[in-house]
This record gives sequence, structure tokens and C-alpha cells, in this order.
Amino acid sequence: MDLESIQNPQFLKKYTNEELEALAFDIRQFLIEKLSIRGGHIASNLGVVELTLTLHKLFNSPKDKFLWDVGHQAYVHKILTGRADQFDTLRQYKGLCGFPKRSESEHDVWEAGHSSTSLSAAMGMAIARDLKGTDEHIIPIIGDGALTGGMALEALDHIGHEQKNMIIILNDNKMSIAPNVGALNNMLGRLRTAGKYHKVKEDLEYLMKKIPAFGGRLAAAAERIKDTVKYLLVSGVFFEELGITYLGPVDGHNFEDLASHLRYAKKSKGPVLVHVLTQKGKGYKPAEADAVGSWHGAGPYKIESGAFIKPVQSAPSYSQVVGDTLTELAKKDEKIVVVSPAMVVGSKLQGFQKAFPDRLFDVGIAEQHATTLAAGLATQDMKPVVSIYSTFMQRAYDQIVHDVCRQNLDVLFTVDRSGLVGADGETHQGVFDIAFLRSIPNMSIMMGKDEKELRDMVVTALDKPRGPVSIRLPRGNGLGVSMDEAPESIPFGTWEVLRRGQDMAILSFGPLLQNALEAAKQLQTVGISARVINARFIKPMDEAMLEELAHESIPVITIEEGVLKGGFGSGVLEYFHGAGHHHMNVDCMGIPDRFIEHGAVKELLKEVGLTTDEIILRAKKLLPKTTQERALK
Ligand SMILES: Cc1ncc(C[n+]2csc(CCOP(=O)(O)OP(=O)(O)O)c2C)c(N)n1
Ligand SMILES: CC(=O)[C@@H](O)[C@H](O)COP(=O)(O)O
Ligand SMILES: [Mg+2]
Repeated sequence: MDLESIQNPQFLKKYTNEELEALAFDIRQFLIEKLSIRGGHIASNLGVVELTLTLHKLFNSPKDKFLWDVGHQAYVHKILTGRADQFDTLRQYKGLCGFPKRSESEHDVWEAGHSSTSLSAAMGMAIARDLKGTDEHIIPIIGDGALTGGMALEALDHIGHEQKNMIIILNDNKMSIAPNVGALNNMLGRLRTAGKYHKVKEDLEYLMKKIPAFGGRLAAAAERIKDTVKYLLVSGVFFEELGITYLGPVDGHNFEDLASHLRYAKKSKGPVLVHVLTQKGKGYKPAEADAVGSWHGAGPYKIESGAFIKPVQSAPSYSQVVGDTLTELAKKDEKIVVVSPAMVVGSKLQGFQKAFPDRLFDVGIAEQHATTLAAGLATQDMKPVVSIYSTFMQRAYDQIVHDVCRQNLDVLFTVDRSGLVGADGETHQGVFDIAFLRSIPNMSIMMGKDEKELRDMVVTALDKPRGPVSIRLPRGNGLGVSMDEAPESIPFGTWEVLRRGQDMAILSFGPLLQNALEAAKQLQTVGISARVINARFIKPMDEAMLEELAHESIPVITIEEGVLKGGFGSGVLEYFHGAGHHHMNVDCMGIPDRFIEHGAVKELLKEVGLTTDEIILRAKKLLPKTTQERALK
């Protein structure tokens, strides 16, 4: 079938199972081909082809509402709702978003990117539906990984209590990004192998009706028998005990099985959970065989061999540098313990995990728990490191404030994917952490200019008690600087002058320092001498150096890949203001007050004006008239 001709899912209503099989094949071929060019979340999408087709056949989107948890597995839904023709632009600048997007389609009723939000949102929609007196079906689709998130569990508690009509699809592929972990996953494992509960339950209810009613006592006894049988037949009745009818397990690649369970769910009252078993990567051998999560969010690949097409990189990724440094340090310091909320693969912690399986805790998608767990470890004189993506750190804000910083505990946060991340877009940009961490008492924040300085920062943070420390590191690879020298501690709270200059000062940190240095070089050619300062400690700032600038009265530009409101530049302004240096002329460059969509980081930097050219323009404008005139000559 020509998938690009699909306008909406109506055509599916009349499809036979054979036709659905053929369409599932075409969709898989389409995805494998399109994603081979620029990558994307292929494995999760290949796993939900039959499920998505059946949902769109049996329900009426957009009246009935599908809420895709995380949202990374909504590609098939996008194809069926008329967006196949845009797949060449998937996750590209100004192109199709990699997650559901309300502005893209009326069928995208809920946006996500972060996990475990679908059940709460579905509950909100179900309450609204009942208050308005309408009758649509609300259908959150949540993975076994996302189910480990605290929000999902909070929502289940409420859903079971309220008893609103809702069909929860639990898409269980035994995988988070890597193999799923935790006691809930173990419980699902037992359910996977148990018999089909809904059939057993129907038989039981039939049997009960046949028992003649001899008053309340017999009825009560019959209920008890039913409960006992339920316990005997189902190894875990977690959902039923919460008041949510459990149906399944269902073969998520079998149209008949899927349809019969979903039809049953459709006519059920109250909340129902349909436990669907799928295989991540289904239909593409290299992705099916993936046991570590390499095909979760894949880059471009060769279709025939399944080999990834990677640009030749001479430098290690920043994540790898942190992972390796922690492994090295942990050899000498047995107090170092690493906590990862489901991101062992992305943050390159497999080496640490292999070397110290007892000292790495993958806690599943549980950023809040990860943070307070680390706080607990710190109270017991351990050296916990929470390896966390900047964007997911947002989930743990209260735990950082209340549990870690308030008690001034020695917890190190290695804040991965800090700054713009690119193709994942606005849900994932790591641009808020400086603003939200800077305001918390006791928290220190650093970012290295290159991979060597990053390594030195990890050493610095762990060499003696420092209170809470956050070390930011960007997505991607280092600059390729030599790592031959032994790592060393950096004097806490100090900045570094990278280039001398007396007309003005550019203050920045991390990869953007390269742009600053290039700008300074080009400014020199027009007679402007710009000092470039590596403001590697975002907090505490190097006040002695700020005082020098104030004394010299030279204009200052601050540059950061973070939001301007409350960011590093704000900190510099606050300092000058607080110290009474009202004469200081400061221009802050950073991320404006809006969400930044997907695209290559380079394109996004251009969009927000964080380029060498823009720095040069802003520098020239900031300088006093006399210096500007000198530059024009
Ligand atoms: C709050 C949060 N933490 C971490 C992630 C990173 N992440 C994205 S998908 C994923 C695994 C989700 O597993 P599951 O829900 O089972 O979906 P699957 O990929 O198996 O289809 C993780 C950990 C996230 N998106 N949101
Ligand atoms: C959907 C999600 O949250 C992750 O899969 C994320 O896309 C991973 O990002 P990285 O590719 O930066 O590890
Ligand atoms: Mg999963």
C-alpha cells in the first residue's frame, strides 16, 4: 500500500486480518527504510505496529483519545493519521516531531517526551469527559519501562479509586531502553507466563451465577472462593487489587488476540488494563536481537547488515569520559556508588556496571527516588553519584532541594545532555538546569571547556566533601584534546583566562567557549581586543575575577547554552548589582524565553543566535563609541 496516500485511519474499519497483516508488513518496511537514513526510535515503533493498527481499527480517533506515553513509539500512529509523506523530515529542523505534537494533528491529543505522564493526563481527560457528559474512550498506552515511573504509580492509585472508564494499554516488551529492571518488572514477568485471566474470570462468573442463592452467607462464601481462585490462577493481582480490571496477557503481534481483548475492554465498565506482550524491534532482525538497547534510539544504519553508520570520531563522548573516570576512581575509592534512573546505556555506564555490579543501581525511570536514594547513601558516608540527563533532572527538583541541598549532602550529579540536544527537541533540551539549580543554597555547578577539564571536575567533586555538586556535560563528543596527563583537582570556584584582552570580556563555559575564542580571534583582526574567560564554575562564581572586571570597567558578554532568565548571565548581573558595580555594561546571550524545537544543534544555535558571528555583532554593539569607531576603521 502507498502509505503516503493515507489521510486518516477510517479505511482500517473494513480491513480483514489478512489485509492488516499486509499493511503491517508495509509499515515495517517503510520505517526500516526511512529511519535508516537519519535514525530515530525504531525498535519501540516496530514493536507496536499491530497494536497501533488494531487500536485505530477498533476505536475512533480523534474522538477516542490515544495518549502515547513517552511518545517515542507514535510513528505508526503518525503514519495512520496522514503524516507518512513527512517522514523524510522526521526529527529534522522544522520537520515532523519525533513525539506526538498537538499542532501537527488533531489525533495527537497529548504531547510527551518524558515518560510516565499518560495515566495522569488520561485521568484528567476521563474526569473532564464525565463532567461534560460525553462518551469517548480514553486510552493511555504505557510501556513496562514507563510504568516504573512514580507518576504512573500515583495515577494508578487514583484511577483505581475513582473507577472512571478508561482502557490502559500496558505495552510490555520486557525492555526499557535496556532490559527493564525492578520488582514491578518481575511481577509483570509472572503475569506474562500466567494463563489468560479474563477467560478464567468469565468462566468463574458464569459458575457463580449457577450457584443457587441461599442468602448472604453463601454469596459471601462464593465471592471468597472466587477471590481465592483468582489468587491461585494469577501469580500477581496487583492491578485487580487496585480496582483495575486486568485483561491478558495478549499476544501483541496477533490481530485476532488483540481485537478480542480490546473489544472486551471496550464494553467493560471502570478502569481496565490490557496487558499486551510485544517484541521491541519486531520484524527487523538486528533490532530484534538487541539485548542492550542500541536500537532504542538508533542513528543511521545499513539496512542489509544492520551496521550503524557513525561518523569517525577521534574524541570520546563526554558521557564516556565521565563513565570511565568514575570507573577509575571507584577502583581506589570503594565509597563511590553510581545511581542511574534507567539511563545506563545513554550515559555510558556499562563499563562501571561491569566492573562494579554491586555499586551501580539502575533504579528504572525513577529520578525522584534516584535522588533521595543518593541522599540516603550520603548520610552514611558513601560517595553517591547520580548520573542523570539535564532534562530528566527536572523531575527530581524537590528531592534536590529538600533532601540533598537542604541537608548539604555530598551528592554528585553528573548532568548529562546539558545544553541543546538536537533531534529530540523541546521535551529534551537541557537548557533549564542552570536556572533551576543556581537558586538552591549549597549547590555548586560546573562545566568543563573540554573532556579533560570534565574529567578533572569529576575528580575535584569527589576528592573531598563538597556538598551537592552538579557537573554539566553536553551530548556528543569531546574536542579531541590530549588525555595523557593524569587528572588533577581544580581550585574550587576559580575561573581561567583563556585569552588576554583589555577592551572587553567574554564569559562562557563548555563547548560555547570555542565560539567565544573564535569570535575574539576575529575581533582582533578589527582591532578589538577581547578577553575570553572560562567561567567553569557557574556557582560559586569567581568573585575575584568579577571584581577585576568591575575595576577595569570593561564591557562584559556572557554566553550560555541555557535559558537567559535566571541563568549564568543573570548571576553575573546579580553580582555586579549586589556589589554596587552599577557602571558595568553587561550583555547576556543565551536561550530566549520560549521552548526550542528539534533540529541539528548547529541549526538551533543559529536560531537562538549563539554563533560566532552573533557574538561578534553583539560585541561590537556593546563597546563604547570610541572603540566601535576604532573597529570600523
Ligand atoms: C522521565 C524520563 N526518564 C527517562 C526517560 C528516557 N527514556 C525514554 S524511553 C525510555 C524507556 C521506556 O521504556 P518503555 O516505556 O517500556 O517503552 P519501550 O521503549 O520499551 O517501548 C526511557 C528510560 C524519559 N523519556 N523520561
Ligand atoms: C525518548 C527518550 O527520552 C530517549 O530515548 C532519548 O531520546 C534518548 O536520548 P539520547 O539519544 O540523547 O540518549
Ligand atoms: Mg518497554
